[in-house]
Amino acid sequence: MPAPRIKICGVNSAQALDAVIAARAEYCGFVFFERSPRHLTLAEAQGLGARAAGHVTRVGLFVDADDATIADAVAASALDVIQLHGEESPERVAQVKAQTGLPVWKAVPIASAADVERAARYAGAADLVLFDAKTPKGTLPGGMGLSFDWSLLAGWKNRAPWGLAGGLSPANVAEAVRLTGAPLVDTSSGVESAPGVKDAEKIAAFCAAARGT
Ligand SMILES: O=C(O)c1ccccc1NCC(=O)[C@H](O)[C@H](O)COP(=O)(O)O
Repeated sequence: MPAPRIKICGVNSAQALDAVIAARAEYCGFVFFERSPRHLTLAEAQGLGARAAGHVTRVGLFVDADDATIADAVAASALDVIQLHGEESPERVAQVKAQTGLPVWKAVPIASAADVERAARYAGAADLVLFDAKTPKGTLPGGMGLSFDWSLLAGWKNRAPWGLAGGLSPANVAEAVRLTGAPLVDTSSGVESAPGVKDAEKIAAFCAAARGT
């Protein structure tokens, strides 16, 4: 089984970004959602976007954002990929893709086999479907360190390019990859020492464990 691609989400400091680059993760996630402890201002995003250039692919994360919010973030941080993590429809995904000219990933919250079935409506519209744990109402829609029953993904049968998120950490990512065959793994709180504080050692350990090295 080839090693999965790795995304470290919620990168919000130069130190965290340097750790992501040193660990050779393929993607870094920049969060543009004010309620998140990992939220970036446009000025912060500009600095981190420039620092990441040529080293790691920049993924901008949005939750039911309007066109102007997305356009401003793309311009500030030279994003390479858009990740939509709210209740965006397949039509909205296609619209964002057309407007930005960038690949769009759609995060889909999973708690049941029916949720996996519902994700199929994004095949064709999204460039990648990111399966993440469903979070409790009133909390953040991601970055909560919650996982779901990975065996539910047996029903997906590679209907579109996909990735696995939700509660992944250095301790469980190897098992997650072994059980699901995920071609991409994504983590945020699993490589932090506190909410919004990335830990360089955990980032290195996560990448090594995901690759089985
Ligand atoms: O990270 C956040 O703060 C966040 C806030 C709102 C929506 C999504 C968010 N993160 C999205 C990600 O891609 C996370 O990596 C993913 O949800 C997994 O998070 P975790 O369970 O903490 O590893």
